[in-house]
Amino acid sequence: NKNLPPGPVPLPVIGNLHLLGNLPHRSFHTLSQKYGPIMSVRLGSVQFVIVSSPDAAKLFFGTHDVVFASRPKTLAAKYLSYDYKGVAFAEYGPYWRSVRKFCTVELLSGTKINGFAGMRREEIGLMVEEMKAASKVRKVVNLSETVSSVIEGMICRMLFGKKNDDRFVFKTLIDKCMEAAGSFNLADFVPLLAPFDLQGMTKHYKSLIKELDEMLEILIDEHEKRNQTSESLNREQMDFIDILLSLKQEYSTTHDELSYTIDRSNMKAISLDLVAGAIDTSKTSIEWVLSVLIKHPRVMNELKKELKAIVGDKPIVEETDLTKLTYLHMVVKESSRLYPTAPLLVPHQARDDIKIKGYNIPKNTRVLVNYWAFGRDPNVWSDNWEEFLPERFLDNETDFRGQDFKLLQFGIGRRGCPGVNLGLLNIGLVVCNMVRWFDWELPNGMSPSDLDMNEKFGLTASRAKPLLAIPTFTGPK
Ligand code: HEM
Repeated sequence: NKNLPPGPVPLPVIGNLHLLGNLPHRSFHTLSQKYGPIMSVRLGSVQFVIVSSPDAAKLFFGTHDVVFASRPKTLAAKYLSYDYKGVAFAEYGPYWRSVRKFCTVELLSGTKINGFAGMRREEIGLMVEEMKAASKVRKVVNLSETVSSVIEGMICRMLFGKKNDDRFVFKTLIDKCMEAAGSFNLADFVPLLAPFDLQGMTKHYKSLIKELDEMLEILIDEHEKRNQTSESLNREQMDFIDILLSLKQEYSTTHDELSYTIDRSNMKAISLDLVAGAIDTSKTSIEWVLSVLIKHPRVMNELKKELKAIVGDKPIVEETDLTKLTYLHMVVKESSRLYPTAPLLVPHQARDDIKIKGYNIPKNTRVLVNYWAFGRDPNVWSDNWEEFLPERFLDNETDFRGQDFKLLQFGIGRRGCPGVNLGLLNIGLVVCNMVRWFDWELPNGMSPSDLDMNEKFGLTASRAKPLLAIPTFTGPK
């Protein structure tokens, strides 16, 4: 392993595990300022490379994307994805390719997403009514919780054909899964210790998946029973679970490989990945955008002005309005720069030995992209990087799908997020409808500048403390 990228000297057995701290993305950022944007870190017996700048990311995921397109087999991924049978943690290869294609075609294509516009309008309407009611009695709203429920309702309706009820509430469990999947489990890095489960993580994964499995079983059972008793559904009437089930019953030429291999555990793994991939990421992104708006009244006013000019007096901001809202897009980008939803994205793994910038990156090296560090690099964003300034994106080509690798909110390359369009739609819809007809005030007379902006660590980094605020309805009575 000569000529690895530079990095801190590893200790025997634990390597650099002692340097991680509670917020590893922050620790890696500090270390990368000493060792550079391509840094070697050893956790137990496992070799990591931490990529901390857009230029470095371009080398890994632009030039050599196919080499880094696999995922490491961690214990969290094993238990929480039914032995890597979902999309997000599946090894790069034919199975992953066919599942990803299936999700894209059957759930995440433009046509599929548009087909659910009416449902989203209904859910957003309910959210607005709830906020109006809170405004009447000056109730303190837990915005983190509210946003999570709205997103959960919309995703469940897309996947399962109905809203969650008392028998299946995903959001709290998914939140815990994201925390568990992001955490650094000693058993992954010091295999000798794995049987002792010193941190109790394996026990934790098993208990989470048990609860989730019970809910998924109920949902699949219900679909099977309905399909047995009622007339066969046409394609337009099918929800995502119906389509998964139909793969077993009739051979599909569009998804031929899956038709042969899919069983019940694959169905549960794929559905769970989509629920998890959608709920916590969308909720966390929206929570941060609302936080920055409340913390920066100037920016909030600019967005309100834009909404007034473009949306006018309509009671609800519509999906068709979103593309015209240029300031909104700048706010979402700026929020992602300073408060990334997934600070280390999802881990990648090298499928082969490769040389990058003269350094050896051995096969099976795990690669973490420290997107959190990107937004704090003065060479990329100039010396005012600490300032929350959406206007920095004026006349600027940089966007989430851009080739400059500066905004990696949705990841990159072959393993980049397949739900980017739905994610951005969710963010725009919820944020705009929370802002168009509501003013927001922090509880107990707290001034906006005092709003705590600390994050907690997980695969997604949500607010450490929930966002609480009081709405005042300002719309037509
Ligand atoms: C604002 C919302 C969202 C954010 C911020 C987000 C972010 C991400 C990120 C950072 C990755 C990892 C990319 C990488 O490894 O380079 C990812 C992957 C993924 N996302 Fe999203 N996502 C969002 C919404 C969604 C939605 C709505 C869905 C589906 C319903 C989804 C499904 C997935 C899946 C299945 C993967 C794994 C892809 C693979 O490994 O091939 N995401 N997302």
